[in-house]
Amino acid sequence: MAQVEFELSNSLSSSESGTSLETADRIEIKFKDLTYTVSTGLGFKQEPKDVLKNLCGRFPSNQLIAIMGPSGAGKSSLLDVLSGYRSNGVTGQILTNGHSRNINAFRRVSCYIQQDDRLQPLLTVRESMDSAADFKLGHRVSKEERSKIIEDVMSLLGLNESQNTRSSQLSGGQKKRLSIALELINNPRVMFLDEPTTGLDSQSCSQCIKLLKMISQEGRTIICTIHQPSATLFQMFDQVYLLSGGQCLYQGATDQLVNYLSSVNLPCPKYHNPADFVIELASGEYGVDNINAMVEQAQNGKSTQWFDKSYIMYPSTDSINNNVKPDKKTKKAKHCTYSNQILQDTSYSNQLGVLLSRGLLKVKRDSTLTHLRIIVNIFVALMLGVLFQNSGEYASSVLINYNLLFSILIHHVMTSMMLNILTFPMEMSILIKEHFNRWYSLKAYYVSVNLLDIPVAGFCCLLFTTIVYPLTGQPMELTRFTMFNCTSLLVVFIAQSVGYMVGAVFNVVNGTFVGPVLVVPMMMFSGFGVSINDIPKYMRWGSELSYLRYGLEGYVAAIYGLDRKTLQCDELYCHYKEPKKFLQTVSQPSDNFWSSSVTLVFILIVMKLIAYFFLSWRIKVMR
Ligand SMILES: Nc1ncnc2c1ncn2[C@@H]1O[C@H](COP(=O)(O)OP(=O)(O)OP(=O)(O)O)[C@@H](O)[C@H]1O
Repeated sequence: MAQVEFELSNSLSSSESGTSLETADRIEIKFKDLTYTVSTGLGFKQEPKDVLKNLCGRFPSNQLIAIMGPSGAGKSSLLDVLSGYRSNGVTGQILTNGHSRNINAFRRVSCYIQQDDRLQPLLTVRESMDSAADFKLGHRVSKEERSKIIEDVMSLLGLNESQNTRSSQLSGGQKKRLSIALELINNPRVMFLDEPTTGLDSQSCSQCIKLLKMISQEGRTIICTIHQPSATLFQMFDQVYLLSGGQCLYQGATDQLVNYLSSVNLPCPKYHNPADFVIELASGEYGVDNINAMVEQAQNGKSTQWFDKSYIMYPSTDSINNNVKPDKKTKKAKHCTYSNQILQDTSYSNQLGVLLSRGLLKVKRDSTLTHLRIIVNIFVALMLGVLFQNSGEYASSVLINYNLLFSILIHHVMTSMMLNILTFPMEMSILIKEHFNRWYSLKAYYVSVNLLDIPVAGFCCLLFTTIVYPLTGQPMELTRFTMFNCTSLLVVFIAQSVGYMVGAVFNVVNGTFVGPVLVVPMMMFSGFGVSINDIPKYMRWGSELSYLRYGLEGYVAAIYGLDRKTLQCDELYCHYKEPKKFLQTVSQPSDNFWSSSVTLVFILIVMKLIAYFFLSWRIKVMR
């Protein structure tokens, strides 16, 4: 293991992305009077609640630090605030190596691994590692070096044997190790982990903590929350930070905890796990007075009396904070770095390229987004083909054919929209994790998902049209077929964007309700049932906004426009023998295709922009 550890340090240090953790690279985190306030309650009855109350603390490098406390003590909140994941409602000071924390600079050297393992379920361990390395190291590191880093990280975390297993099939412990491995690739100096041992058996727990300890000894600052560790596990931590009700009850070395408890007249009973005892104390089982006494003794985290005496405060470093007077040149360079909002390690084109290749792999393996979508399109096309057989051929069935066109429109809208409403919220949690840990920008992600949708949506549309069009007796002309298919594609892309908008804002349950509800007004104003001319003037604005109207107009223009000849009449009288007559009935000129298509393209662009806006808003709000 020691050999692997040495190799890992070497390969990480030799890469441009990571630097060996020299004393100067190590990061100590300090916080003073940290308060985190949230709003609780509903509607107008919202009240502020202090989740963290004037907390102080000091997390040295080279240490494995446990934030402990009962449920609701504020452990995750403290981690969220220190990692920069949450910043709204936070007051107080956070310092890195003695200087005020620059959040962008800090995020470049830290990572946050949340409690739930947000892994790509369809990718294998090796594929996940490869894509993480591509995102983080890009082309700055040679192929050989990159695979050396991946190999070393995988052997350090014991993932070699499961490298061909899909993430969804890994055990809880393996998932946790993979989450850590993915972030270790670019050698972060500070790692935050929220409950890394939750859901693991005792052996996996101890493996996980041992591993974190080893990583911390390379010079990193590892801070994790932990619920109720066993005595053995507890001893592995270098330092403990005990919380109760948002206040600090103890901060110091793990082996000083028992002495500390004696100093506040709360001696730990013999043969009792100190970790269990302090949690009982922090839960208030021995009275609130004892909690207050401990807060006072620990000075709410200010006191360093119980720190390990061998602890060395490493000098602050210029690589994270600007603490030396730089010359003009470096000053300019520093200014650029700090004012630069780009957090990612690699270029936009690299991020987009990796997102696209990873996305293609997922599309190939995804049974819902791809396989089910293709099957549904074939099935519905066949059903409609049988139900509306030859309806497009005869003058007597023009109105039936009009119903068919509307049914096709609704099929395209509902399948495309609902698919995104159902699958996007699941993607959101992975997106938030990877985006926060600076794998890629939101813009690159959004562009990639939209680009990846084009081939699948295009294929499904073409397949659907190829089946339904001849079966229902539509005019067999290439121009009309192409116009019909293009209208379908535009409607599908618009519906997908609506799906992204709803999926970004609502969870699956609410989205499943809201999505179809949003389609109803579009249907009302589509001109189907009530023609556009019959809609009251003061309501016409609705039809201007309805993308279903333009979709339907596009279909009608493709089938009955372009001066289509007189239709066959198989009955005594056919009202719509002349296609123009039907176009008049549905209030549509015969050459309406282009204006409908241009409007659909315009609506598509607006919808894409709104969906992007909602997505970025949601990501900010969720943090
Ligand atoms: N955004 C929020 N809105 C309302 N209350 C919040 C919010 N965030 C945290 N809280 C409250 O703050 C308290 C601390 O929450 P936190 O998740 O930090 O606790 P914890 O110690 O991590 O608990 P657990 O061990 O159960 O995960 C809880 O009472 C929680 O309800």
